[in-house]
Amino acid sequence: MLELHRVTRRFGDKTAVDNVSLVVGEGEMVGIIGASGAGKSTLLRMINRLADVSDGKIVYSGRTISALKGAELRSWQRDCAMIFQQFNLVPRLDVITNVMLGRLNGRNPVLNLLQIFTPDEQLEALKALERLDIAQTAMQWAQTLSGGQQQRVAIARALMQDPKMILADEPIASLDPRNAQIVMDSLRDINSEGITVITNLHTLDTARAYCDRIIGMSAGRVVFDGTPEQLTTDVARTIYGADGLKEAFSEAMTSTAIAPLRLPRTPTNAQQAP
Ligand SMILES: Nc1ncnc2c1ncn2[C@@H]1O[C@H](COP(=O)(O)OP(=O)(O)OP(=O)(O)O)[C@@H](O)[C@H]1O
Repeated sequence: MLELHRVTRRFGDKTAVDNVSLVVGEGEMVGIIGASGAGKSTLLRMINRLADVSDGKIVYSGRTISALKGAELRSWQRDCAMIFQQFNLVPRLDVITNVMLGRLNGRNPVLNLLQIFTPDEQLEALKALERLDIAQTAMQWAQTLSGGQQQRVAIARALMQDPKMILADEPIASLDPRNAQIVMDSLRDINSEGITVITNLHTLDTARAYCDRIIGMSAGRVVFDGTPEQLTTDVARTIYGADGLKEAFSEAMTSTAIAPLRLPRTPTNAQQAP
């Protein structure tokens, strides 16, 4: 279980995340929505420890992860893999090596430098690519792939970390509707196997279609935490403001406008928000 206790992050005078308290259970699929600048990325980055908290604490399974250092911090960052809008692959490396780099954290640095991977690691990387349905691209340079394929490689790389949790920061913001759907279906699929997924999303329709629980942020604060059904237009207005609401809905037309392929719910991922 992930717990955020009165977490705040300030940048100078600016409070990006303001006194946020949350509990996320194992196996939940949570969407975080909000207008640009609401604090969504900063929140995810603090969970992964790419950013430090200014106040408050973050606890996972009884461990205060906001205070971890050194090897313990690296181990936590393996447990909670991060996926970004811009994929963050190495463009002139083949896909399978990009995926195996998911293992970097915790391997012998000399082997990493020489890019020497064991047959087991190669097999595991291929399996991860197969799971994302892109094994046929294994030997191509990452930069030759479409955006949607690159994001699937990034997800395969995250899986190589054998994570307990995947944090996705606007994973479909750069993708066309078809690829956005494929990437969201992949995240959903992974979640159905028990991995907690917390994803920032710009658009309401995607959050509604794919997440069991939606958290709405505005000006650094959590202003909504509930099910898709509870996310009424009035609530959306509180999250986005009257002007932003129009944008949130119209942007939806360019995100996952294609109907998602809903997977059957499993006991692990069918949890409701507390
Ligand atoms: N490194 C930083 N230095 C200064 N200010 C920052 C930094 N990172 C974020 N901020 C500020 O904190 C606020 C929240 O930013 P954040 O990126 O978390 O919002 P967001 O909801 O993810 O927005 P977007 O959807 O545009 O990515 C913004 O006002 C932003 O300018």
